[in-house]
This record gives sequence, structure tokens and C-alpha cells, in this order.
Amino acid sequence: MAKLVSSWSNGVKFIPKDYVMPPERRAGDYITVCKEIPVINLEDDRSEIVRQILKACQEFGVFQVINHGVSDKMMEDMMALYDEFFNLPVEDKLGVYSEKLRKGCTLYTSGLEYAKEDVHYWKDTLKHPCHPVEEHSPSWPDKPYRYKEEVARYVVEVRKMGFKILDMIGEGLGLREGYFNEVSQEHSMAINRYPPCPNPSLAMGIAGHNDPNLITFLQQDHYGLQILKDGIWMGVEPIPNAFVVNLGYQFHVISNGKLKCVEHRGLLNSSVSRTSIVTFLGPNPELPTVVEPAKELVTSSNPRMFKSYRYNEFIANYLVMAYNRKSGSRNGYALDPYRL
Ligand SMILES: O=C(O)CCC(=O)C(=O)O
Ligand SMILES: [Fe+2]
Repeated sequence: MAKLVSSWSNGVKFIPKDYVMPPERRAGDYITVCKEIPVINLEDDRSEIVRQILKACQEFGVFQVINHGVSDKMMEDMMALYDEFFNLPVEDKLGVYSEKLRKGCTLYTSGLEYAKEDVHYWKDTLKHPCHPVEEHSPSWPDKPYRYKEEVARYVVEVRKMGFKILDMIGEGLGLREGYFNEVSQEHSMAINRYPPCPNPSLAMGIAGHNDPNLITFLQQDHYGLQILKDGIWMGVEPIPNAFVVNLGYQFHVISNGKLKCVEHRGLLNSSVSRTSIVTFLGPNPELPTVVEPAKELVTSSNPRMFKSYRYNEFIANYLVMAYNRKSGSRNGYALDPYRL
């Protein structure tokens, strides 16, 4: 518990040695904010939105949405809730704390397994499954007392928005309605907390990665999220109450390479705590759900790019690779075993 960055870093003037990244794992050069990442208004005309979303997925694999139906009040309340959660006394968080990521509701620090890391990340994360709410909410934190009620409402609203966006991507790709039902059964959340860091250029919040799932919806308060595009790291502008939507590996496979999945990372700042509230939709990692390129998207001019595989096997393999990943490994390496 004492290992949580949020419980020991307040007021520290220097970064402990085991948080100093070797030079090749630091942020390095980047473009602070990329103004080209599309911001899509979900109250526009539907066919126009479908066109914009598809273009964004083809060019970037990421976009932001505004007027998405999740109320400003709900989003602000969620940020306030997590601020309170991470500031709770240690005793109140013990019930969910673990030294490594595990199934179910977990509060952990740094990467996937603190004890095995040579250098740690300046981040704490609360992660839990969300859907069906009645099944999972008993495992969520007991404090703040309003946690279960507020998060349950957020889960419902984000889910509505998520499936609406999935429908529109499906329509843009020419897939039948409900195409993504099987591959979006798992709905989980991760709330990342990056306390202020006395020297942000030496440490790292979360290293470059692709999300393994289908699609991710991220709410952020301050700057820190960056994407890798054409070999250059670029910041994603924090727009109050917008969601950043990024595609995970499964979308790249199902779209037969037509849509990009984007590599991204999280940087730190020296003055404020940053929080990201992240919702993941994807296949259930426990089940042998088959993932493969949609038959509609395989043509003689766009031959099949990936073998079919079972998602539970993919995720087991992904985790092994994530644990063993060397810095600088190529974007998309986790899909290599399945490429044709
Ligand atoms: O905190 C962020 O902005 C990025 C978090 C993220 O990429 C993740 O939780 O998968
Ligand atoms: Fe991510």
C-alpha cells in the first residue's frame, strides 16, 4: 500500500532512483498538441458523423467526441469522486489494493507487476469490470460512499455512447447491425492517477502501448495523453468533458487493416495531479471468442491480413509480451503471430 505513488509523493522534491527512466524510455521530443486529431460533434447530421468517424479511424485510430450524451455534470462528478478516492486514507483503500494486477477490482501501482519491474511508472490505477453492473458493483470500492451509485450511472451512460459509436463505425465499414456484439461483451474501467512529479522529463506515467481490446473511451482532466503518428509523438488536447476514443488491436484485425489502432502513452506534469477515467469495450478475455477480419472487408484488392484466433489466447499472449516488452519494440508487434 505504501508503494502507491499517491500515498508517498506529496511534496517530494526529487524522484526516487527507481522511478528515473533510462534515457531511451523517457518522453524525448514531441509535438505538444496535435490540432489535427479530429473533434467530432455527435449532434451533427448522422451521415456526416459516420463519414468523419470513419476518416478519423483510417487516418489516426483516435478522435475526440463532444455533445456525446454523457452530461457535463456526470463527468465532473466522476472526476471529483476519483479525486476523493485517491485522497482517502490508506486504510480505506486496503480492501481493493494488490501488488499486482489481478482479475476483479484492483488498486495497484506502476505497471502490471511492481515487483518484477526494474523501473517504476509514476501512476496508480484502480481497475474493475463494469457490466453487468449488479454482478460487479459489489466488488467496487466501498468509499467514497456514493461510489457504487455514481459509477453505476456512468457505466450506463458511457455504454450508450459507446454502442452508438460502434454502430456508426459498423455502418461506415458496411457491416451488418450488431456486428460487434460478440466482441464487445467485456466492459471494464481503469482510473489512472498521475500525481505531480518533481521532474516529469525523467519519469513516465504510462509507456507507449496499444490497447488490446476493441475500443476505448477516455475522459481526462489535464494534459498528458500522447499518440504516435508517423513516428512522431503528439499530444491530445484536453477538451473539458470530451471523450477521447481510440481503437484497440481488435478493431485493426476485424477491419482487415482498414482502421488504425493507435499507440499512445501518458506523460506527467509538475504542478497538478492528472486523472484519466478509461472505459474499455472488448471481447471477454476469459472466453474463446473468435476474432478475425470481417468477411465483407476481405476482397481481391484487399486480401485477408490476419488469421482467425481466440481472444482468450490472444490476451494471454499479449500479457506475456507486455511483461517482456523491450523498449523501442515496433508498434503492432503483438499482432505479429496472427499476420498472414
Ligand atoms: O492516462 C492516459 O491518458 C492513458 C491511459 C491508457 O492508455 C490506458 O489506461 O490504457
Ligand atoms: Fe491505453
